[in-house]
Amino acid sequence: MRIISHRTVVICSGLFACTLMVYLALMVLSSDIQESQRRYAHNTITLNQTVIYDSLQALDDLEKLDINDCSETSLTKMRQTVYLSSFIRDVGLLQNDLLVCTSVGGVLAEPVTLDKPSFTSALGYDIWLNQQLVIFDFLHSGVVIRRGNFNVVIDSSTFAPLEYGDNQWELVSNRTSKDVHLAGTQGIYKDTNSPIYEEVTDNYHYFHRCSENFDFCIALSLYNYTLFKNKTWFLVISILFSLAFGVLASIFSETLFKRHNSNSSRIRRGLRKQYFYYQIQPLVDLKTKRVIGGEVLARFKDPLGELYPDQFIHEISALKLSWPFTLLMIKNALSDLQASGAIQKDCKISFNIFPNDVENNNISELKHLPEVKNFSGNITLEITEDLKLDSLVAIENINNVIKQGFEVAIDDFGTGYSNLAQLKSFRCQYLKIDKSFVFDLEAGSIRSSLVPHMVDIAHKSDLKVIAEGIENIMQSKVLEDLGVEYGQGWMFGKPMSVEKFIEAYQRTNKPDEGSSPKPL
Ligand SMILES: Nc1nc2c(ncn2[C@@H]2O[C@H](COP(=O)(O)O[C@H]3[C@@H](O)[C@H](n4cnc5c(=O)[nH]c(N)nc54)O[C@@H]3COP(=O)(O)O)[C@@H](O)[C@H]2O)c(=O)[nH]1
Repeated sequence: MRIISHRTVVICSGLFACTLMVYLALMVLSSDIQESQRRYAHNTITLNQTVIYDSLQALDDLEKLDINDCSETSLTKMRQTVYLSSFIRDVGLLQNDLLVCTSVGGVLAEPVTLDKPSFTSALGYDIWLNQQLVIFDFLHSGVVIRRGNFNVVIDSSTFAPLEYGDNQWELVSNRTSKDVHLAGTQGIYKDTNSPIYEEVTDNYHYFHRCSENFDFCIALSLYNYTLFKNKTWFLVISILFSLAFGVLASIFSETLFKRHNSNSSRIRRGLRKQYFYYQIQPLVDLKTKRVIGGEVLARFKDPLGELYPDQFIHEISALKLSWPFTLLMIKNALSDLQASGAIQKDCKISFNIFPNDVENNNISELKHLPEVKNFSGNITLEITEDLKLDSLVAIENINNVIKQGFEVAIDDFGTGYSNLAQLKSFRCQYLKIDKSFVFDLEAGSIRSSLVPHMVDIAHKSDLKVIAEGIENIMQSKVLEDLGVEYGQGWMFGKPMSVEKFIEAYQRTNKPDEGSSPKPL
């Protein structure tokens, strides 16, 4: 499996977070535009409907007032209409399609013929847009609405957009099959046969809405590039914020990555996902050179690579995972060895036990394990040197497992708390001389001169001696001559797979080859 590099993950997560934030900022901006377009359109439709409704109401009322001429009474009534309306600026009376008088101008000197209306509504009124009208001597741009014998004049600005921001807009009448441009920028409105229509593309935001009661629509369109022009501050802040977020994401992913790749995380995962495995280092009878058993040693390999025992043993202890870890080693090794069918009654398989699991008596559980019950050989527990062997609880727990049939070896003897005087407290079977003493044998150091003394005391305490770290014949010979019973070391074999161990065990235990073992 290819492992993605640390740097790649950190850079990618930073870029991803930055892009995501820019995307979110654009989404926020886009939804803000859509929202404002909807609001603008709604306001326009509402206002225009109100104006037209008010105008039609005024025209209806005028019809009911029975005004047939341009008398002062009629003009007063027409003026009252102007006064009562919020939008109407002027009211005109028509006779035979000619405008004869208005509320502002009074009786016209010449009746005025009206042009063709801009459009005729289905609701029975005509409308003239953008008419240039003189009212009270002022020129106005007005919208004229006519129904029956009256027309009303409304300021064009009343219909003009309220507030459209950067949008381009168009007001159309959709009464006929062909839409009629009323105001704004011609060509904005898209005829979609839909009263409400929204479209967002890479280039623009478009929205139109048609009146439910009257026949006109307002269309709004905003080109996205105008945003970059007009909302530069927003975009700059968004980009700066996105960059900052990207950097934070990188730092966060780096922290996660480090945590994920830390030894403690790898160890926890390793226990769940079976990244731990074991190897067995042969234990040899120094006289006959037969393999009489082996020490089970843990190994670790996950997709990130290997960890060495020196890297994980202390960490396992610190994580308080020593017992599940030891159980895993014991169960796996014993079931594999038993499954091979090669293990004889006197085969000694040893396991390293954490001091903590001795002190809190986890070791008492071992006898209940099916793998232990079914195992046909001997199980030795190696109690590591950093256990305080003078602890009464530890001594009692060790003696209890010995009573249950396990053998116990004092490991790394000479390097830690353990000392010769304490040996008598135990009924253990083996003393394992630490490899550092064996390495020194050739040099004849003061340290190595302790070895005969250790062997002597061990034998006086009824313990058999195992020397570890034997790498050559000279060391093996010296130890054999000192009366050391068993040896372990690279000379006899490095830690190996269970298959190779079984093969070495069977080969050196064949009755005819036992006296001349081959190096492993
Ligand atoms: N509680 C547990 N401790 C464990 C377990 N598996 C290993 N360990 C302990 O980790 C320490 C390092 O172990 P490792 O790297 O496996 O080294 C062992 C041998 O490979 C090494 N050895 C054996 N012979 C030689 C030799 O000739 N030369 C040489 N340079 N090294 C040699 O010695 C280690 C065995 O030590 P010991 O256990 O003291 O017999 C080590 O302290 C292991 O105990 C585990 O499952 N549980």
